[in-house]
Amino acid sequence: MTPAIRIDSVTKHYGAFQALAGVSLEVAQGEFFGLLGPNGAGKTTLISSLAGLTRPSSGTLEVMGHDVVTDYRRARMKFGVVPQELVFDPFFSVRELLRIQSGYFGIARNEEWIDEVLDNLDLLPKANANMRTLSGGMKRRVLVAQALVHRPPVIVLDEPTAGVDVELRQGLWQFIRKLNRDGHTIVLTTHYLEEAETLCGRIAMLKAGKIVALDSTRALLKQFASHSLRVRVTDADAALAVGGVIEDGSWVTFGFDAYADVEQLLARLREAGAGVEEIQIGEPDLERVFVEVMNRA
Ligand SMILES: Nc1ncnc2c1ncn2[C@@H]1O[C@H](COP(=O)(O)OP(=O)(O)OP(=O)(O)O)[C@@H](O)[C@H]1O
Repeated sequence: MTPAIRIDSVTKHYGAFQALAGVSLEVAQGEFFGLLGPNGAGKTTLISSLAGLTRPSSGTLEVMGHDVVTDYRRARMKFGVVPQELVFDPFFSVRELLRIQSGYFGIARNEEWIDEVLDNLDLLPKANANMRTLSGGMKRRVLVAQALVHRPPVIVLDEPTAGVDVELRQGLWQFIRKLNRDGHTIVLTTHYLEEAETLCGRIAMLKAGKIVALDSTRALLKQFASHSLRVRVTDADAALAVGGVIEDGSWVTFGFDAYADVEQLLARLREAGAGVEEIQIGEPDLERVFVEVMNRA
């Protein structure tokens, strides 16, 4: 099957600065894919290149088999992008804006779909409101609606939940998940790693324009992070001799890989004279994986 997205050896230079240093990546149709990285890693540059808004210095990008440079129109039809920045013409109403966007894609009668999108994004009450009267979070919802107007099979969201309240964030994810279940390919960038962890099946981590990790979310969690054992002890200094890290006074943390190691750790604490008063076991999370990957790369 044609990949939803194919990125091959893409570089991007801004003068002497290299924003993308040879990125190759494929996203299969139907995936929920996460693109993570610290500020300035090159995520937005990569997304802009996919949307045909930025020309790569070298390499090729395809959306559903269409080259985004040489076959721009068809690639763009297959692609919906929710940009990070809120830029609107303030004089149009929400519905007008979506009609104009539909026209841009050559879709004449789109009211039914526009209503469905507005409804799912809780925007129906604001359909006739002028863009300039909307709050920041509502404007962001309109950006999502705009990206979906031509029912693109591939949807890329660049930090869609920045500045969005909890209720909408949950509603938005519900809707995006539904689109993914219906067969749409989703690519998401976010700095909320908890969101990425629960939503994305596969994740690429970008640092300084290079992919430094690429795997299923499950494999990343397993590969890079161990579990942690936190114990409250009677004598923290004695526990330190066993190799823990003191957090605040009486809590000491140890890393471990297999649950069988916990028994041994507790036995060594007892031998060292550190009485155990309370135990907590922490599971690996994407935030720790992210920090580890970034430090290693
Ligand atoms: N038009 C431009 N001219 C010069 N440098 C640019 C331009 N656009 C981006 N850059 C630089 O390229 C690098 C990558 O930027 P990009 O916006 O792709 O990062 P990002 O991963 O999306 O970051 P963030 O998480 O902050 O959104 C940054 O160092 C940025 O300053």
